[in-house]
Amino acid sequence: MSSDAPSDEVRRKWLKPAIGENFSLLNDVLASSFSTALELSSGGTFNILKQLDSYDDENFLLEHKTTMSAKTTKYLVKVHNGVESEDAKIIDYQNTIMTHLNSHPSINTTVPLISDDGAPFTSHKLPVASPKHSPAPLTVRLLTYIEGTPMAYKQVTPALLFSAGEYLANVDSSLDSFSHPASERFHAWDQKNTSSLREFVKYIQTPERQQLVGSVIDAFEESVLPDASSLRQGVLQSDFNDANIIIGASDKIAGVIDFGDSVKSWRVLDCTVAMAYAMLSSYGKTGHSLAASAAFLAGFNSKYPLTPNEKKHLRTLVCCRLACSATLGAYSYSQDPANKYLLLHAEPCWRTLEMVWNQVDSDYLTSFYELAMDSKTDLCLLSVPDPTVPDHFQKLRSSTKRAFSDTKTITFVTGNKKKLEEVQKIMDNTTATITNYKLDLPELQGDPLYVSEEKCKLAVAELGTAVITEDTSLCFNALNGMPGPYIKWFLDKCGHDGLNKMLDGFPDRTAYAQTVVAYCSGPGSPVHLFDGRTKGKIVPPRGPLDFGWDPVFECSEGGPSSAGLTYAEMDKSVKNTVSHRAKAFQQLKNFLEKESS
Ligand SMILES: O=P(O)(O)OP(=O)(O)OP(=O)(O)OC[C@H]1O[C@@H](n2cnc3c(O)ncnc32)[C@H](O)[C@@H]1O
Ligand SMILES: [Mg+2]
Repeated sequence: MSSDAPSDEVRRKWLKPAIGENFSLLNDVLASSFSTALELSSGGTFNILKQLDSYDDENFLLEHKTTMSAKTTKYLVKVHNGVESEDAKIIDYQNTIMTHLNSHPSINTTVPLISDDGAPFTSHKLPVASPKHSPAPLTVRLLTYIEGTPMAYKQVTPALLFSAGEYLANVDSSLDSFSHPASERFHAWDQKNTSSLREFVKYIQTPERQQLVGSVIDAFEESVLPDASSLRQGVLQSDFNDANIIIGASDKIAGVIDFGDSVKSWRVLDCTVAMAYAMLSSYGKTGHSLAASAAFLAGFNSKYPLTPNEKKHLRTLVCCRLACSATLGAYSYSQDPANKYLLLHAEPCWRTLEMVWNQVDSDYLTSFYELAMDSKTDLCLLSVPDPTVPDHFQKLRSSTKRAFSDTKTITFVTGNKKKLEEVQKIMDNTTATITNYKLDLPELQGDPLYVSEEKCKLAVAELGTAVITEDTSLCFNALNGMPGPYIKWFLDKCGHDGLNKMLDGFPDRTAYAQTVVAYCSGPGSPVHLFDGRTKGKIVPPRGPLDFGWDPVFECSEGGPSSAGLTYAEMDKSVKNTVSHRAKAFQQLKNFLEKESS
């Protein structure tokens, strides 16, 4: 690759679709290209419900109704990354693979609907992440939707991972009779190309982690590459992670989605990629990474037995995937440093890689995996905790366990001690027990309701338990609500005087404080929002300086013990009756009481 030609991984960032909330744009695309499939001329209607997660593409959930039936059908709208969109062969490849697999009686996957032009896709000029390259021609597909819940939102057990292993083995057996010219392509996420990770090592944040990835690449080159010719080849799904595995009724695997990374490579890699993701599943994250990967392997090997040389390299290949995810995550962060999500998401991957590579004896792991592949092995025998892992979430997990037995334990996630003190007082005498977990969540951007909801989703995904988060804004009326959710930065950078000066020249110094509380009862459950506001005005600081902007916010609500005083001047117990936070948490209390009655 010449140094001035950007790699596909770089271009994927530029050409990531950026439709976001602009559903009307997507409506136009669908109405103009899929009118027959959506039966629009005979009264069919459709509605885009929401955006779904995706790493490099954009996915949307669509609901469709016909005049003939009262039933609605769900579809997935996939707007492909510009890099894949440039290559019609790749799109054809994905369509063919899905159709091939769907004809297998025990495999279920999404299949494309035909556009008005008679093709299983359409192409439109649409916005992408890099303004310089926007709009770019992007491929849009309308796909059938598999009813169920992604495994990422389920309580994962070794038994579920075992059946996921069996499922992928079926997929791979079926793919053994599949070929397509476009499967022979270079992909940075294909672990056969682990050496190409070297160019991204410089983006890793610490020298220790740079060295760690370097040593995984060295081991790959020294031990795996010389055996390459003996490793069986085939077309892979390549990305069997818990977001792509759909769980249906009675915890059965309902299907597999997303063939965006599919390539022809070494067969064993489909299994080791999935083993790496099993380590990061909700079961793996409870200090059972090795057991999680072993349960998956046991299921896979029971239906698709691995050869001795494939078995020999399991540990290195699993670590190659972890190293690849962590390193390309670090690269993504370097391209988008405001997105602290990327760092937070990569952290469990780094910790797992550090544990498996540095702390677990390789002979121990090899025999552990041998044991798993012994068909007589009981899964309980494999459910051993990871050795010697400092488990940062251990404290919380004991309370999580309580949460499962006592549904009324909720974890308030915040990095702010003062907030916590207030919330503990306000939530005293509640039907629920509130515990705290200190997690510095990223400071997201957007309107307060959005910020709070996203914080909550992030915390639930990380902790897997019932969670409350909140986000607090200070909104100046003269500035149409700014700084709002950005108050933390304004306060940090400008201080109390700066906040006052921002309003100089405006006759109106009124403001309101707003807390949006987000509550979610656990993975897969909806997030409920509660909005509390208190009116006041911005004044030169008065009272103790120990909590945020309290000294510059003069409350104008309540009786003489609050109106006319800054939050800092008030008695804490008074603030906790009139404050924005008190109002939002009171709504939550009412909600929880109703729920429990
Ligand atoms: O971990 P989280 O809960 O996000 O805690 P945080 O301190 O980052 O809090 P926010 O993101 O909600 O940012 C709000 C900013 O406003 C400050 N703040 C929040 N509630 C306040 C209150 O009741 N009175 C004064 N300042 C407050 C807080 O210290 C931050 O600087
Ligand atoms: Mg915050």
